Amino acid sequence: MNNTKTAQHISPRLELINISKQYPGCLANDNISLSLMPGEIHALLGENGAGKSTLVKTIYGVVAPDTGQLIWDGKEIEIKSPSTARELGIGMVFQHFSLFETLTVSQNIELCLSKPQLASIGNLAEKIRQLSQEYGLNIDPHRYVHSLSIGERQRVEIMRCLVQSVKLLILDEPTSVLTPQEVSGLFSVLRTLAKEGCSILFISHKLHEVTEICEKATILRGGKVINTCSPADETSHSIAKMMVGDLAEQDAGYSKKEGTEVRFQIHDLSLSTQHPFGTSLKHINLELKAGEILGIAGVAGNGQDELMAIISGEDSRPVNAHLTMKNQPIGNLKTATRRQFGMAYVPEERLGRGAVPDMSLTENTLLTHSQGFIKYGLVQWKQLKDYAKQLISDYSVKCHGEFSEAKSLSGGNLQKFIMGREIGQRPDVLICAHPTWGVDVGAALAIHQALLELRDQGAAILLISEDIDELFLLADRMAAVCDGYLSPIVRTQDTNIDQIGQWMAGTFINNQQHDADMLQETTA
Ligand SMILES: Nc1ncnc2c1ncn2[C@@H]1O[C@H](COP(=O)(O)OP(=O)(O)OP(=O)(O)O)[C@@H](O)[C@H]1O
Repeated sequence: MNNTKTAQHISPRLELINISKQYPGCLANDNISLSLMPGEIHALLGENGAGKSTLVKTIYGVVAPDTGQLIWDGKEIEIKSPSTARELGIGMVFQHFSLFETLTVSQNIELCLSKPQLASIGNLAEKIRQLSQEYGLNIDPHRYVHSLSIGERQRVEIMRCLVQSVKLLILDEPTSVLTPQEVSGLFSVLRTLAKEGCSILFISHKLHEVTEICEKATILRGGKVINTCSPADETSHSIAKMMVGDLAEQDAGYSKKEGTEVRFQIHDLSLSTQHPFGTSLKHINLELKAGEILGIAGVAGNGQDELMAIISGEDSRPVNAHLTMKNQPIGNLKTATRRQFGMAYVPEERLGRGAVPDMSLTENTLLTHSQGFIKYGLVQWKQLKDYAKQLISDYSVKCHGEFSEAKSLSGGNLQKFIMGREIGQRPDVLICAHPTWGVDVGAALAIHQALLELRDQGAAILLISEDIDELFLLADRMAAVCDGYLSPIVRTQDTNIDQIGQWMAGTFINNQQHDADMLQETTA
């Protein structure tokens, strides 16, 4: 971009004029107008269900708007599909990556290039190397995707946009899966791109990041633009207020508690992974006490999924002696029996494992509430519906009602519903992954308070998360996982981000033990 040009000579890269999109029973985008200049980093903000994803999907050609115009570099256009979007120079990095694990970086990128694009690039691996150096992405084109960390995978997604000479990059909550170091790496890539004239549209619920990197923000509420601002002139609190109207008190430092009796235990659990790119668990020992929140930090893919699966019983391999709850072995019990015994469970993947997409919220409530709603073998629909309605109101879930299908809810609203459903069982032991992933500030606060209230009533809560700030806020004791090992467990007030960060990188792992475990795995 030529910096000597004055603003009035530069025309917007993209203009949206009066975009509307109606879903059955819901006006997701209501006359939205927005303009993006070349080189501008622009945040799209709003509480859950405000219409952000619908709008960016319209720009990327996934959703067709009912009315409105899109003007690209001064010309009206229709973006009928993501491939049309990509040809124009619009790239999108989704929250859930879409890479093939068994292919290399280069092969994955090749898949989304057209023949003419490939021909003009020539040697793709070379191009990836060159761009990698230019933007400090540190990507090896020949690495297999399964061997990459989450942060590296995200950089591959960005690379996929760069090789197509991206002019507008859209990122949907790009930092929720990254470590603090990876976030600052991402921001420097975005700043470099912006300097070169690429426009960036950035959805995030982390307002301190928005004030750090974005020069403009558009705030949506109920599908409408309700404000635009310069985040640098605002605080996280003032932006949150624009998003949700009247804001409750912000999360303060909550008081830490000491747990009482041991409620749940894992004794020396080693378990080889059943997934080709999974992580085997190695010598896991932990004691979870009544009345405490134990936080487990870690970069995704270090054994968290395997740990969740074996604790909940989704991984049904018998590990009887290794798991105890309320002093009884539970490692051979089925998932439903563990639930009846007082365990509740919030998995990371909300659609598919946390809720059945095609079922209504009422039916989804019945799925995990094994007690109370069945009498003489019959479902008590009236009570069940009333209960689902109560959850919807208690957790401010935006939907059309208890009959809404789970898949019709925005990501954050479904997360609120699932959290409410599990907390509402008043479990003795709650195992939960990423409780506020994709949830807006107001709702995150409500979920934090519900978790603390549950703890104070004596529940034992295991919180597995990549969000270190949230773990420090909520957890009474903390540990980290790395390569299937669990670090020592310490009281939160006796540790700091630095130490937990080092444990996430595996500094606590004993090399001799590691070599012995590797040997055992390869000979098994
Ligand atoms: N396929 C669909 N069918 C019916 N309603 C839908 C559909 N997709 C989205 N909606 C509704 O449109 C509204 C806007 O949803 P959208 O996903 O755009 O919100 P969002 O701002 O991205 O929320 P979040 O921050 O939770 O991701 C929500 O009320 C949602 O329930």
